[in-house]
Amino acid sequence: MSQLSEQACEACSWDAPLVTDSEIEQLKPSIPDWQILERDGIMQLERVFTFRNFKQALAFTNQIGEVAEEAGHHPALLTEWGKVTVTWWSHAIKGLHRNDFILAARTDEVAKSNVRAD
Ligand SMILES: C[C@H](O)[C@H](O)[C@H]1CNC2=NC(N)=NC(=O)C2=N1
Repeated sequence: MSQLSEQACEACSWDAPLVTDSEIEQLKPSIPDWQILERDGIMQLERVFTFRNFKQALAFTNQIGEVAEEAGHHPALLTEWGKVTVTWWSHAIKGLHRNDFILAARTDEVAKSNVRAD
């Protein structure tokens, strides 16, 4: 199977399938640094990336924004001095879709090309 980050994202619509527990088991090892959280009953993937300063955090934020626009699938992004919290979930289905794991993997790829993201 190709790298998770390279797999195509399915369009996310109201009838898209939530990931199953076994899919989570299969997908989660590809994004080991991400947490699976539940907020207001909605399962989400979240990771905090750290940077040297606000400028670098903002640049990373904008890179993830480009990835999201290209994919038509968007995260929550909290940008702070030296820190960006990225949270992926599928609004349409109020939970986690395969898209979210793919885009979390893509987020990690972008972070690898940035200085001091960890
Ligand atoms: C109309 C637009 O394409 C939809 O609202 C898209 C936009 N980006 C999205 N992003 C996420 N994370 N979930 C969605 O359900 C979603 N839907």
